[in-house]
Amino acid sequence: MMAQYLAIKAGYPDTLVFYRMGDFYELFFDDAEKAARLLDITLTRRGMSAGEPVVMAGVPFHSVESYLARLIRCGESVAICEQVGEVGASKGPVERKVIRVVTPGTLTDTELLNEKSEAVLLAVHQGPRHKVGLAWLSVTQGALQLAECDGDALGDWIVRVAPSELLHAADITPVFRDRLQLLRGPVPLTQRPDFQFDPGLGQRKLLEQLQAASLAAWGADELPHAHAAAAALLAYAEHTQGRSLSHVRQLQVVRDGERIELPPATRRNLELVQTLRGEDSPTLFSLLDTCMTGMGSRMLRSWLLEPPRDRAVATQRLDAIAGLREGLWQKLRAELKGVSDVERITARIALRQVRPRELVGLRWALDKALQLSAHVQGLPGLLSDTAHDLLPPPGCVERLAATLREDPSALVRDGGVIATGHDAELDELRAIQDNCDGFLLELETRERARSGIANLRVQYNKVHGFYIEVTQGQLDKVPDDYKRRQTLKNAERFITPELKAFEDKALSAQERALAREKWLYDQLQDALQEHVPALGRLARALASLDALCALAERSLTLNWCRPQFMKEPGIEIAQGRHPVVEARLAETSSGAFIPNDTRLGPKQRMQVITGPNMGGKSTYMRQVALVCLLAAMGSYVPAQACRLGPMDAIHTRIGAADDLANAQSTFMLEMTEAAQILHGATAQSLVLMDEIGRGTSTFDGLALASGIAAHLHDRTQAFTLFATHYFELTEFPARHHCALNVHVGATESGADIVFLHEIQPGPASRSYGIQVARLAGMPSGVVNHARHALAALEQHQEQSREQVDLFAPPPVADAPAPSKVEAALAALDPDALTPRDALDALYTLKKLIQP
Ligand SMILES: Nc1ncnc2c1ncn2[C@@H]1O[C@H](COP(=O)(O)OP(=O)(O)OP(=O)(O)O)[C@@H](O)[C@H]1O
Repeated sequence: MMAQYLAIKAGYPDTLVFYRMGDFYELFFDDAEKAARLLDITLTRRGMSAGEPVVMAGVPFHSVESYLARLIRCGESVAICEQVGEVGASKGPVERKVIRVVTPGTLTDTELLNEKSEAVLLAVHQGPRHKVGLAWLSVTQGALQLAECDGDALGDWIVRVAPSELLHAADITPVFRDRLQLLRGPVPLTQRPDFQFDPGLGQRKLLEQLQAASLAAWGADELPHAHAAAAALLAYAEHTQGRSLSHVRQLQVVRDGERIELPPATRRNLELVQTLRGEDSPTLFSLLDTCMTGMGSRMLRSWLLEPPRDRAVATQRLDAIAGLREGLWQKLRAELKGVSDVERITARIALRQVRPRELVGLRWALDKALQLSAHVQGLPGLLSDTAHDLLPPPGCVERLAATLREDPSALVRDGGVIATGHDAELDELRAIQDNCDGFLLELETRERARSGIANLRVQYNKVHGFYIEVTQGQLDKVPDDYKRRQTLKNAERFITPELKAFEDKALSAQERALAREKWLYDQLQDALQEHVPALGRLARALASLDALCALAERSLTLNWCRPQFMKEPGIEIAQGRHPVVEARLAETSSGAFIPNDTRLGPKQRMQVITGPNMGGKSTYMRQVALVCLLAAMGSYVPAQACRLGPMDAIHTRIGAADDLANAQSTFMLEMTEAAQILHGATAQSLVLMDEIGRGTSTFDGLALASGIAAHLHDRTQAFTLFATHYFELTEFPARHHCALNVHVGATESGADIVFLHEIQPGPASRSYGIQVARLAGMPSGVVNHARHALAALEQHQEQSREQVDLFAPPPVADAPAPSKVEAALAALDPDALTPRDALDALYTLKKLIQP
């Protein structure tokens, strides 16, 4: 047996092997030690192998899911090795095989998956010339996505895709490896053989997967690096599932420029799906997600995180929401309640892992889908497309209903899954078992009469089978044809030829019935395969209907309005609110949220926002970004009215904690993020800059903040909300005509400060820092000290005030023209040079630097 185990383990060196032995999965040697550490299970030592004691640890098979879940959470992968041969069919141990590998990125078990998010597997391929190919997939969703990017952008892509597991080739360069290590965060990296990252193979596999002759229809024909990644991705996904992925029939190429960019800092700062503390709530998503199904929640989440730039999709969703708001949403949500996760069940049908109760759930979901389809029939736009996709594939419900019991056992191997009346042979085998009790009673009566033993009993147990039990005092009456089976303290157990014959028949009937049920269940799974594509469409239709109904419900409950889109650039929001802060205020009864207007356009691109700490600057800036984002995903927005022009990105630079893990100080991180914004933002971007420069000395900070404001205003020309505590910056709009000062209002009441949370025109008159410190409970000695120090500082500043022009452009010498050598180098294209040309070019360059 150990030899068999070692042979299997050799095929899975980096994976924990769960080796089935009876009612346990056993782990051996290093695997056992690791599992004992991670799962807190007992290590034992038994026997010897190669002169060493065999270290082992085991988990009971009936609770394997919970152990798997814990290991997957630790980033481990597990190969499940089952007995596949007949017991006693050959000499030596029963044949065993790894039937599937459970890894963090390829999970399909409902119990192991998060209901509201996908497990995504991402493969990255390091191509030549700094190019990277990406391919990713959620096995349960069945949609493949491809992209290509520059090496520098890889980090952003990884954050965007948010993989649960990342595949890479063994031969990546050390620099690329280091970069992945840095970027991956908590994502497990899995190394795959180099030959699997092959563009030709990838293209063939994709064509096979999509059953198409060309990838042109998806715009995916000229992405060799992504094809290479796809080759490895599909090979790995198939390897883990132990079969091909027949349900993966969708492909999407994701290109820069199609979606509104939401860089990692923006997702974090706006608390879209996670709070700054890493919790799931309260976030924009937790506020939005009132979906009735996990499928709906997952779709809503992807709408939120991947808003398209093209407003057509958002407009379609808004039209649908407007239609649903008329009253239908309530009826539809009542139907959607309790509908099973058809998307995940469909994937499990395709992978032949589906369980009987999931199929019963599918049957009820299909019934519901039919009713939902009737409800949305004839409605305009998106909803009528949904109506068509919601029609269950013909014959599917009938087949499920006819084949399965309404309340089947959890596992096929336990029997009791196939409905009575579906298969005559099964019914017959079951009848033998059912008649068993009757026969035994009848036999008992007969044998009592024959032997004259009044307390004779005919019984059954699992170990000894059927027997006739006679107590000690009656043994002399036992007929001759009774054969002793077992002796107990007070009784003897016997068998007769008649009972033996019955036993053979009954036991074999039970076994045969189980085998027949398994076969019939396999037949059902076969029959369902042809419905997989239609079921996939139906699942998406259910999910999108659920997501639209949730948005309709939110818009009514939270009193949101429909945004309008305009061609001209601009952001016009009347009485906008921050949805999450507003909800929190309502929850804690801490007063009403004060709405604010925002008006940005070609002539007024920047607001310089000043005002006291706690005044509401960050809330105001974030609310503008959230309103823009909600509109872009096709949701109503928290405002009275809203008109938005085109938008390509939302960039945010908002105070962050030190990123110690990446060895960056607060200030370094602040500058890195700001630099990324200055490079990436365009005139169609929304930029939020919150207190830039505060991480260093006042003069450095002020000087940098003024430089950044000038760059955003003059060069980038992005729509910018620039909150600052540097009063000097309130002079900025005087010289920059597309900028204007606004401030959050506050008044003093005695020694206290009252925040109005209202955006008012003009700069703030003072900062109230000391009052806020007092409110925060600072000891009065410190507050007094600070008041005196402030008065002295202000007096000193008055006396030495000297006009410094913060916003004067720097001397021109800043960016020198390229030298001759630089110009000649820039003109070279190394890929187009023959070795001879390269040598000539080298001589020419050398000449250029000679005096
Ligand atoms: N418009 C509003 N209506 C009601 N309450 C608000 C509003 N804006 C902000 N608040 C409340 O004020 C608190 C502080 O707001 P915020 O963090 O935006 O202030 P800030 O001006 O950015 O402060 P700091 O300069 O210290 O970062 C919020 O947590 C919220 O409870």
